[in-house]
This record gives sequence, structure tokens and C-alpha cells, in this order.
Amino acid sequence: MGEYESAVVPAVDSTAADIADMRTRGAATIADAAAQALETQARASEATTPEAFRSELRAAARTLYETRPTAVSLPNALRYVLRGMEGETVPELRAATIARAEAFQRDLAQAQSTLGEIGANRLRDGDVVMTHCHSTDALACLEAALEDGKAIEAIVKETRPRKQGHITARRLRELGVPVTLIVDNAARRYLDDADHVLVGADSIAADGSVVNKIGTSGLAVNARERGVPVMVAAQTIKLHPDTMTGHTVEIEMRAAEEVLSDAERSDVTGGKPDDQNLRVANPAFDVTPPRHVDAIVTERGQFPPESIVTLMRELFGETTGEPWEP
Ligand SMILES: O=P(O)(O)OC[C@H]1O[C@H](OP(=O)(O)O)[C@H](O)[C@@H]1O
Repeated sequence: MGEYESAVVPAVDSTAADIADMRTRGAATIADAAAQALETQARASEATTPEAFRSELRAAARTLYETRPTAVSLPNALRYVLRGMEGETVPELRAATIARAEAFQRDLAQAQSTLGEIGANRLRDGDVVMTHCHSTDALACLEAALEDGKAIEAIVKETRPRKQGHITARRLRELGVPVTLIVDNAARRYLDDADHVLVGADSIAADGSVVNKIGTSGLAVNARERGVPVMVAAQTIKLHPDTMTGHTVEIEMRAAEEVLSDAERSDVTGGKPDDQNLRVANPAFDVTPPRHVDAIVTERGQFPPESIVTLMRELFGETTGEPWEP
């Protein structure tokens, strides 16, 4: 444990646990919670020197960062807030960090609503949209289309193993959208009824590859074969700066129990739950190559995936490095 990790406040630890256990989930929501946690750390810090304050905030950032590896919105949020940690005294540093975290959260909400308005332009009155998982960015597009007076229907993929499709279905029903909920394996059959595939993203690489919930790439391949356009709704906080310098995005592997309960394991193994030759692989995300994506919709406009790197350079320069690095 580093010198300052013991000064990380319990609220940061509990935010980190919520992200790791997916009580807080979705790339934008994770970023928002991480910024809020840094703000809480800044408010609660009892540091007496600027160096101690900075070190505590970096330790908090590291605790948050180590929860889930794939969604780049998390390190992007941490990096953004820590870059604003300026000042010569502890009160100055505290005020600057709080202001920066608040600005980040405001900008995040604004970006999502702007993105929604842009994405809604792609949707016509009467369109049927197929969704995968639950994405607040994707839902912002549907919400804006509804506000424009367009009638939209949705085919919602269940999204095993955690069934985030249920969250999407619930939200869409709250908005009055007729929903057909399908199991993931039925997607190809129902693509013939869809005018768009609309998904979110956890990370977007410099070559325009989209890292999103497992099953997105198969859906996109099938959609291309069926001639259904694939639209990705992703705020610029989902752009992965490290991929500009050749780094790859780590795909999170989650617990076997999400796929196979203890009782199911016992059943499958004929009462030998310790059978080492029954392995469960549970990747949370996959990578959809740019050739299977029609448009990436951000708050800065709509981009063909191959040109997203120009926006990345503009926004991040050549920035890399871990968020907690001085
Ligand atoms: O930021 P928003 O658009 O809300 O969500 C983006 C993505 O986050 C989710 O991941 P998980 O359920 O946290 O693993 C899904 O993959 C979704 O497309």
C-alpha cells in the first residue's frame, strides 16, 4: 500500500466497489461517479501540505481506475479532473479540484444531450431500432427523436449474461416506446424488421474500432449482411487516446458465476462442482471493426469510423500516461 492510500476516504472505496460489482455501470455513468468520488475525496481530505493533497487524490484515482479495465471514460474522467488540480495551497487545490469535477459532470450531461440531438437526425418517423445492452448515449438519441415528434419502435436484445436489455426495455417503456424484447440469438431473424442498429460504446480506438458489450460485433456483422445501418452513440469521453500510439484495449473478463450459477455448475458437472475441466469464459466486451460500423455519433458531430482519429488528435493531442501520473 502506498503512503497515501490509507487517506482514501470510504466514499471512494464504496464507489470503486459499486463500479467493480456493476451496481454503477455504463461508461458515462462510471465516469460521472468517478469524478464525483474525486470531488468527495477533495472535500474530505485532511491533508496539511499540497504534496499530501495531490498524493491522496492520485491514490483515490488509482483505486477507482483499478475497478474495470475496458471503459476508457473512467481514466479519461480521472485524468481530466486531476489535470485541473492546480494551486499553491491546500485550499486552492481543493477548490480547483472540486470546480473541475463539477465542470466535468456538467459537460458530460451536456455532451449527452447534444449527442442525442445529432443522433436523432438519423432516425425517421416510424423507424424501428434494434438495441444491444443498455447505453445512456444510445437512449439519448431515441429520446431526442421522440421529442422531435417521431414515432419509434424498438427491438431490444436481452444481452446475456447480465441482461442489461431489461434496463433498456424499462426505460423505453417509460418513454412510451413499443418494445419487442428478444433473446440474443434471435437478433438475425429480427434484423429484417429493423431500420437501424443503435448501440453505445465503452471505448473507441483510433482506427474506428468500437469496443462495446459482448455480442455487438456479431450483431454488426449480421446487420451489414442484412443491409441495416449500424450507428454507435458515443460521447468523446469514449475515445481511447492510448490507441493513437498503438496500445490495444484490454477486454475485461468477468466472473464465471455471471454465466453459470453454482447450482447450474453442479448440474452440468454431475455433482462435481470442482471439475477443473469445465471452464467458463465470460468476456464483457468485444471489438467491432470499423468496416461494420456506419456512423459514430458524438457531441462533436457524426463521423465515419475511419475518420474518428482526426477528432481524437484534436481533443487529446498526443496525450497518454496514467491519470495519476504527476
Ligand atoms: O455510457 P453509456 O452509453 O451509458 O454506456 C456505454 C456502454 O456501457 C455498457 O457496459 P457495462 O454494462 O458497464 O459493462 C455497455 O457496453 C454500453 O454500451
